[in-house]
Amino acid sequence: MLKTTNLSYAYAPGQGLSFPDIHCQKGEHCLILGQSGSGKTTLLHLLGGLRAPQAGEVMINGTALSSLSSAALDRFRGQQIGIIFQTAHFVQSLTVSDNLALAQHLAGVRPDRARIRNLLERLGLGHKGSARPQQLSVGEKQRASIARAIINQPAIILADEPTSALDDRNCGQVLELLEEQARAVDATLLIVTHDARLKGGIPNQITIGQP
Ligand SMILES: Nc1ncnc2c1ncn2[C@@H]1O[C@H](COP(=O)(O)OP(=O)(O)OP(=O)(O)O)[C@@H](O)[C@H]1O
Repeated sequence: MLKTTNLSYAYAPGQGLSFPDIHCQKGEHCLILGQSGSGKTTLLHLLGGLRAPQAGEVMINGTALSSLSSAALDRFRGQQIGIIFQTAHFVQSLTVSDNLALAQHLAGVRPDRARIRNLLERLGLGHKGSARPQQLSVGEKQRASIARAIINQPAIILADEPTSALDDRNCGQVLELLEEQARAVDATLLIVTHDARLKGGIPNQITIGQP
């Protein structure tokens, strides 16, 4: 389902990052652990096709990301991959609901207002559909990010440090929410983090950045 081989990336000559191979089955939940600076965000960007690796390959659902043109990759990402970034990026001039409709539109899917309403309700944001992103609390923004990541029922959900800024109670809740939402759409869930609190929650773990 998600498979990488010999992935490496370099921001500058001589400063290459190499990653262990990852193999995550359909519906499986995996944790990628690594210290600050070990390359977690870089790896997540490679998995999501936001950066092209210097070497190696990312295969998602049998498709090699390197085989796609830039336009096809954008479409593929919109339909198959939901990404929860470390910091949420919403279009601030649009409502929460319209941000989700935009995610559907960009994936080539006709905006489905009933699905958007339903999803926001499931995530406890039913009353926030008409709010602007900047009117949401940190926790609400995070749930809105999760909603946007799963609106197109992606095959794979990638989350970058979703809990590192949260206290223990909210950390547990967000992990539960991510796992529940991934199960609801039978998606593979991959979380990159340095948050040791998640170690007990997801048994499937890969550590990066170790010599
Ligand atoms: N845009 C960039 N240009 C140059 N170097 C970068 C860039 N982004 C990251 N790096 C370097 O690449 C390495 C990996 O960075 P990355 O952000 O992937 O690590 P991380 O494990 O996600 O870190 P953190 O947990 O602190 O967010 C670091 O040494 C970082 O300084």
